Amino acid sequence: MTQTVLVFNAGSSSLKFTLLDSASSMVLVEGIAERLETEQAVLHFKEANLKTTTALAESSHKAALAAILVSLSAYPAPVVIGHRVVHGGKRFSQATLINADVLKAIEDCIPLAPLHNPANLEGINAALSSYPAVPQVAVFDTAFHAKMPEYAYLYALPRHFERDYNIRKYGFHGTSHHYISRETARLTGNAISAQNLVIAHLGNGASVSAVSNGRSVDTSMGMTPSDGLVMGTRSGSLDPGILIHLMQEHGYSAEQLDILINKRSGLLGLSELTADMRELEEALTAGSAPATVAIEVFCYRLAQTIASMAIALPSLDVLVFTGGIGENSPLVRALTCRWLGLLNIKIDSDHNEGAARNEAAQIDAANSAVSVWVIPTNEELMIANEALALLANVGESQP
Ligand SMILES: Nc1ncnc2c1ncn2[C@@H]1O[C@H](COP(=O)(O)OP(=O)(O)O)[C@@H](O)[C@H]1O
Ligand SMILES: CC(=O)OP(=O)(O)O
Ligand SMILES: [Mg+2]
Repeated sequence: MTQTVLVFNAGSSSLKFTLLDSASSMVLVEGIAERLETEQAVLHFKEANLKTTTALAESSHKAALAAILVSLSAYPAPVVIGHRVVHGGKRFSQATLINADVLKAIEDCIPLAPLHNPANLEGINAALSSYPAVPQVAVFDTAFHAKMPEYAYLYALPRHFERDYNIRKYGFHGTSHHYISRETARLTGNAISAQNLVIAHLGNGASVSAVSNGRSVDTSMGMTPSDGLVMGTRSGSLDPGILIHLMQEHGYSAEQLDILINKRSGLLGLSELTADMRELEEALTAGSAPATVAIEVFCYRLAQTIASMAIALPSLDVLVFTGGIGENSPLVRALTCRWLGLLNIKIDSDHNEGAARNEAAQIDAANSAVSVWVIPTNEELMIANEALALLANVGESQP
């Protein structure tokens, strides 16, 4: 009988799941509940060539999980369940088998990732009650960045803040950055140990990381996933004085600042239209000035961040675009690379425009000093592999 592994990837407003064949990694069923917490919450389900979309009567993560678990009950129980967990704090530098103590530690990290860790925990708890006998594994976004050098992860605050309050850069999207660094080596034929790359993961949340010798040496997200790039609804890096000004002069509370920088800013705040890049591009094509400005700010900040990450590397061999925007937006790639002439990064417009959906493509121009690739990420496959590897280890260490 086919053995399977189930993966949950819970985001702030969506919940993805994938059931894979554990031997071949073939996807048997996958789906996504999206627009959660809104009136348009829906569940897309895909099995072989059959696709269904159903409206969710209740829009909470909990209701979505219940609907997903009911659909999955038609299949035999998986051998292991892997969960994306966004913040693992200082404690977790690799994937971990979930027990009560690990659950408590993930809960303790909620203040560091308030949009994400609660959704991750809901997924774990729902899976635990549906499959109490199946081992569950947490795969942390922070793990791949855990060995960044001190000069990259320290903030210039009093030194004891890191010791006493755990205030330091952790970095996120590590599962995606890790997967992409391996895929890049496979596609280019570079040895991982000799490869220096900058990866731009551009989804609803977005981050850029510098990877050398297969390790993350710096990344644009910080203590929380609010830092760095302009994102769908997040401001990314700000002058810290702005927050103090808003508190002192405009009466903002901590809670209002949290909502402002995480839910009302970024592409949504700049355009006052939408957080969704595809919709912004449509608005830009129709001549919308606010959409154009939002995309310009997004690409300028992205280029700035790519350049700043490049200095962490001994050389820059490859620049990779991934995530929903990175994989699907030739416009964003072109507007971003336009700023990167100083690094001699040049893309070929035909290759850029022609890059097919869901396929890797090399898009640099013949005279570019750096290879530029578009590579689809696959966090679910990485999580499945990490969960299976951990399961095999546990099996081996048992008498
Ligand atoms: N064809 C496209 N052109 C431009 N942007 C796109 C396209 N397809 C998806 N996107 C954008 O990708 C983003 C979502 O990325 P994704 O990686 O799926 O998000 P998440 O971080 O939730 O996993 C949205 O801004 C969406 O508009
Ligand atoms: C960490 C993070 O920002 O994740 P996502 O892109 O899924 O929101
Ligand atoms: Mg994502």
